[in-house]
Amino acid sequence: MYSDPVISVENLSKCYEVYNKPHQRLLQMLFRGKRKYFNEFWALKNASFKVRAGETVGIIGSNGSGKSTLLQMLCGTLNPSGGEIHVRGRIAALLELGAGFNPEFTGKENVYLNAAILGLTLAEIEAAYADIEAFAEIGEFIDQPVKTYSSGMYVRLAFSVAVHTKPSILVVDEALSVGDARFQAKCLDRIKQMKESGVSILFVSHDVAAVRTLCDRALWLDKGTVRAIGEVFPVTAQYTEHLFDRKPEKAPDISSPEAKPQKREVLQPINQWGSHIGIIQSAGVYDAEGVQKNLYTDHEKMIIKIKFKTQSLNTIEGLSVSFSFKNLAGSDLIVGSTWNQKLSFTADNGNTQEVCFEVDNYLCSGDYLLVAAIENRSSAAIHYYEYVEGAQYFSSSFIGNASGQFMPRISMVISNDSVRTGTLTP
Ligand SMILES: Nc1ncnc2c1ncn2[C@@H]1O[C@H](COP(=O)(O)OP(=O)(O)OP(=O)(O)O)[C@@H](O)[C@H]1O
Repeated sequence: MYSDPVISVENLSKCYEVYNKPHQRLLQMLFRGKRKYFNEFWALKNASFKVRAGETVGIIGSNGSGKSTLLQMLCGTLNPSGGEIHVRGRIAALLELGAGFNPEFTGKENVYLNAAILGLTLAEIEAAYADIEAFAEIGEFIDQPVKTYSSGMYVRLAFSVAVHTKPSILVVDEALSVGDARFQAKCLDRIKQMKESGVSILFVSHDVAAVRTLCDRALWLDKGTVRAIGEVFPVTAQYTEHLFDRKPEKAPDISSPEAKPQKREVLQPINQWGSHIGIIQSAGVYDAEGVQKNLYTDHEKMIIKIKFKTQSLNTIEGLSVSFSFKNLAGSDLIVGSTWNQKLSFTADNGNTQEVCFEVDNYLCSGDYLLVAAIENRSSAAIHYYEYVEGAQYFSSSFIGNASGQFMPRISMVISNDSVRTGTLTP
């Protein structure tokens, strides 16, 4: 695993000719070489990266950043304007709607056609056909022309073909988002199985949480250029920060003056954004005695304190203070917010206010980080005044065999005809 590259891309570029008026296209054909009637638009410029065998790389970027353009060139459905692509192994792609199927053919005919294009022999296709049909779950529509399919049915069949053709590289574009939630979960599960079996995967998604869960590395495309490639969490954090259109300012020291970190130093936040950076004065996790600690044991009380000043805000209507515990892959595990309790604030006139959340530690052994956020929720889209990801890092140490992610108290009962025993663990 992770040895030789299965995809190697060097200075890959795609330039589109953009005409302001339709007739300019005709003029360009007539006077090619003599005059230029178009503007150049670089959908991708000088992209270079490698994907190693068995690796899952998430591709993130805002709308129009060049993700689909890149994937189409990798899959050979679009010609590059420059650069080189080397692909080792069979690549199966689930690109956005429109790629792959002939609308006049039935689903079954398209399965045969598609699998043949992907390099399967007739015997291999026949052996796989029942599984492809069963996984797609489109019933009798399999014998109908694909042009009669809903977009969800189309994706079900396309995904099913892609994963049953034993590819060594799987490319999944945004297409999955068309399916319903159950099918999406089923597809993600299948992608995970393929990942475990050593298939290299390129996974395009706007869903940072999905990329963080699934991928080993992330590549961030911005306006056709590779802004960052590397470990998932830092790259997705930079991308998220960019989405909120805030330059990463130097993080203020948000560990409170009374903080006495134990065992490990307090790290700088990994990510920080918002329209009013600096309104959070301090944020940390404390024990029942009020000591800020970096290690919590089984079911120990944890008090999350967030101190802030709202003086710089025009309004405190809709103000909400929230915290989250995330794992190091960046997934929210526990989220608490004053908004849930409908708590409202008074103007602080420059005084520091504090919100304390109290929770018992149910986190299994591992490393975690605290997110502190001050938001305005008065409209449908949350506006972040300040969001600090990594306000504190801490560990949980569970004595006993705790597996899974959480270890709440679980009552158990064993019964048979004559005996009934109950207990509370741990
Ligand atoms: N045939 C074309 N002619 C001109 N411009 C094009 C063409 N196809 C794509 N583009 C432009 O190239 C840029 C990159 O498009 P692309 O579809 O790769 O973005 P994307 O990151 O996949 O976006 P999204 O997340 O919205 O799917 C966009 O600005 C798009 O308008």
